[in-house]
Amino acid sequence: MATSTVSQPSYERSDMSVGIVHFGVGGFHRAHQAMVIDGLMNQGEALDWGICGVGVLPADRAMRDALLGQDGRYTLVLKHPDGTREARSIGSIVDYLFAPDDPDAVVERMSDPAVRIVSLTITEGGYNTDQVTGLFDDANPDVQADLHDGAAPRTVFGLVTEALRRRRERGIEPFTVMSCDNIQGNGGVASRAFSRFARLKDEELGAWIAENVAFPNSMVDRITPVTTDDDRRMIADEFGVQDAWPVVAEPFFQWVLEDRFPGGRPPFEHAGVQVVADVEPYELMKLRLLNVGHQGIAYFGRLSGYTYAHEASRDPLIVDLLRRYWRDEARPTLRPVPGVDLDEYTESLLERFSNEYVLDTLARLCAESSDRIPKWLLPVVRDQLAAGRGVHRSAAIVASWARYAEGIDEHGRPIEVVDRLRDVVMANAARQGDDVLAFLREPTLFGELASDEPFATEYAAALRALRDAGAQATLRALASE
Ligand SMILES: NC(=O)c1ccc[n+]([C@@H]2O[C@H](COP(=O)([O-])OP(=O)(O)OC[C@H]3O[C@@H](n4cnc5c(N)ncnc54)[C@H](O)[C@@H]3O)[C@@H](O)[C@H]2O)c1
Ligand SMILES: O=P(O)(O)OC[C@@H](O)[C@@H](O)[C@H](O)[C@H](O)CO
Repeated sequence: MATSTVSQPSYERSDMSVGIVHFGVGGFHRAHQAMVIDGLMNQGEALDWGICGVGVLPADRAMRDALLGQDGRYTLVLKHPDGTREARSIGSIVDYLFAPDDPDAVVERMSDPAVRIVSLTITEGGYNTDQVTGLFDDANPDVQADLHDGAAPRTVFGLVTEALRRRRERGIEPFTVMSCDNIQGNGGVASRAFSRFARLKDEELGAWIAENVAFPNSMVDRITPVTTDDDRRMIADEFGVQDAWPVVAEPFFQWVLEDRFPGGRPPFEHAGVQVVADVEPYELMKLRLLNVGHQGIAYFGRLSGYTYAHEASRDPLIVDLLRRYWRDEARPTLRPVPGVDLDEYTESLLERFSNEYVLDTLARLCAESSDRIPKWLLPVVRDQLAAGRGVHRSAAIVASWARYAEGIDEHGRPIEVVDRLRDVVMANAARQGDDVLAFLREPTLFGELASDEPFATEYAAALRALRDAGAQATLRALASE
């Protein structure tokens, strides 16, 4: 017997049309952008900005089946720190196309003049850029296949650039490409990746994209864990809804977006989005404080025996590590952030991480570390080193990843390392008993850092402590300095 109600969309499906094509319909998009569009539609706005989701990877077949099975609608449940929950049915996803089923349908959808935005949450690794140089990885086998085998496009690069080619040929103005991934300068990164891919395919098209397609930057924020079967059961029991793939998230929401949409955009600001001229200070703040904070709790937490983010972020020694990293190493690298008190911001991060109802797992935070540490933490390290400032806690966080990547916890139990570079990082970690810098000597991840004396010294000391004395003892020593 349901005890709570789900708020329903107030608009009719027949009134909506597609204005946005979105790649990477996972948890986050459905807790963030799709909710914003739904909110606008509830206000009678943006009805022509409905979303057509696109899945590219084989695993997306499950999302296709779940969403199409319920007319694109799904339940978003926000979990408050006092244990209360609010549920809302989101109706802004009008359609879903699974690219491997019919790539041309995806390209044609994006070629429709009514589509003015193509948005992306394809993960940090989805942009296929070299971690050190930031250049597009031309040699990637999927990219090579999309460039040369003459078959229909299958990567996001092939699909988007083919749609832009058709629009150009047909005299339709280009859509804006809006990246909502956790990458510093995500718009610029996307611009370089798509233009480079297009140039390799057709020099003139690449130049046209670089010149004519807008790629606004954005900062996006809402902790959205992986949906579990317990969530499905809770939604059935408490709200009386059978949902094949609901999404759960924390109540906090932030989206800061650069106002660069030549083809038009929804009135995002009417739904709580901060539309600004310069997103960079917000991006630096969020990635270097929140996301690195997550990596700070992830490995130390896992090695200390915790499973969930809220457990690790209530450990006083881990809290101390985060506070000192934020104060002494991250904050000196930030630009002033309009309207934000950084003391309040970092304290609010601890409160958000500690929300026990969100049940965010350390496993989610540890996954794909080779796409996260180089993009979020190493830029802090490099800025600090260039300014002659300390990297003590940053080095300890990198070392905790190296220890974690050994794939065995402090009780001898296996750790499942989920990373597209799993074999590389685990092989390097396996050698660090003989060579304490072995993990750091991976130039594709760390560039020159193994030969940076101040950094390598701090890192080696932290890794030795982790291997010899364990995570808690290492944290205790760090806290006593
Ligand atoms: N979950 C969060 O708390 C959160 C918060 C802010 C931002 N984000 C951003 O959103 C991204 C996705 O997070 P999520 O929680 O939705 O993850 P998810 O695993 O639920 O969804 C990821 C989606 O990206 C797609 N994808 C992955 N690699 C791809 C590739 N190479 N090409 C095309 N599609 C690809 C997947 O198929 C899937 O649809 C994150 O990597 C991050 O950049 C997430
Ligand atoms: O999803 P990722 O890979 O970008 O990173 C893991 C988490 O740090 C991230 O998802 C945060 O929960 C999110 O960035 C909060 O807004």
